[in-house]
Amino acid sequence: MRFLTAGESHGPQLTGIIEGLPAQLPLSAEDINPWLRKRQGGYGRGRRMVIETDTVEFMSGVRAGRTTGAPVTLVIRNTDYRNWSEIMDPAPGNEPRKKALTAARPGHADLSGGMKYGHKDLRDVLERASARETAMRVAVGAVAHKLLGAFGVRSAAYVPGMAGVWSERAFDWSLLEQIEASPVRMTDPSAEAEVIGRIDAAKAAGNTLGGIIEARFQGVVPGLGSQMHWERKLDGRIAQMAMSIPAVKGVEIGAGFENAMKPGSEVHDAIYWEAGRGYYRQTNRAGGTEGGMTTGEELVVRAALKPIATLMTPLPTVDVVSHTPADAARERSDTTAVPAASVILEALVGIVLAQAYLEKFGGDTLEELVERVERYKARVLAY
Ligand SMILES: Cc1cc2nc3c(=O)[nH]c(=O)nc-3n(C[C@H](O)[C@H](O)[C@H](O)COP(=O)(O)O)c2cc1C
Ligand SMILES: C=C(O[C@@H]1CC(C(=O)O)=C[C@@H](OP(=O)(O)O)[C@H]1O)C(=O)O
Repeated sequence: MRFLTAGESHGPQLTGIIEGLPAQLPLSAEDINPWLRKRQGGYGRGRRMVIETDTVEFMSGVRAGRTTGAPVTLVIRNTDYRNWSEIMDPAPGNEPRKKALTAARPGHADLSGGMKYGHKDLRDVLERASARETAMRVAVGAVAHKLLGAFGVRSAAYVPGMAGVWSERAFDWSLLEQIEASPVRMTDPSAEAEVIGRIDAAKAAGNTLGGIIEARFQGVVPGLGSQMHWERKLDGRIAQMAMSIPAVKGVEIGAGFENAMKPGSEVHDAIYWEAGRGYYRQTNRAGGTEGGMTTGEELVVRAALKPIATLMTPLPTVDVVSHTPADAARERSDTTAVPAASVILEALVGIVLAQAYLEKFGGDTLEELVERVERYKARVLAY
């Protein structure tokens, strides 16, 4: 299964094409739209999220509520486009365009992208660097999760800490409803209140905030990915996908960074076996992968998000047209997007897992795939 996305943040639409899905997968907009709603949420988002109500349309590959095996084309329209159609017009002329951006923002893609692609209106850079693109990737992720659901995988995303505040309450699957109800997707109401106060204060000060996000997957079969070659290692593929989320600057699987400072006896997860249960661990510090393969234990992926780059109290920069010192550009912006990013992480790691399932088990129809997965599960149990 491969996919491509296209579309500018303020263009008419985002487009995604997924190729390699099995036929007969039940699929409707209602499998995708709740993911899009969750991605738009979270305390600290800017006014753009009030303008958009992201919903998906199928343009190919789905008929009568199920996939046909053909490439699936997804579209999300940008409501905000009606305010940007002149600025984004592909026809020549009408230059210099309104809202041209020349004061490169430290921390955003503006300067590097401008130098690389030769743009002096840095809007030509930011339109695609923008995390708006993640709306379509989350839609693709929602399709991947539909497939994972058929294999018995379930997932969650939450925020263990942000804005300098750690949650005191560890994640538990019984807290899912509470996480969904939390405006910052945290498990701990007192941490949540503190974080909300800090977001308000940061916004008032023209500042921005980052944090840590985590996605978890239960019911993943052991042996996805491979130790045999670097590019097939699933931990590496997950890290690449996680790091590709805008503003993510660190990724770990399990207690990756903490484990590095401890002796092996306190890190590695002892192996046990029981008839009817097969192999299992009592700890999961590895976070669900060993040797570039899933272990069958819960997959735990964490990522670190830097604070949003656009500051309403801007940092010094240089204007790329005049080469004179300037205040960095102030664009309408989020104060923080950490809760949304946790949803993005969950969706996107789902894509990597769905790809790994499809590689290992193949099959042109969902039924064929599920049969193969079930047969493998039985074989693993007897191993
Ligand atoms: C959901 C989400 C929303 C974001 N919103 C903004 C924003 O409003 N303003 C901004 O400057 N950066 C925002 N970012 C971060 C930038 O897109 C990102 O920092 C930029 O593209 C540079 O890429 P890098 O940080 O990965 O190096 C957001 C990121 C995510 C995941
Ligand atoms: C549009 C989204 O996020 C955007 C990501 C973003 C950035 O620079 O990454 C900047 C902002 O764009 P705008 O200026 O249009 O408000 C965010 O709103 C979205 O998540 O759907």
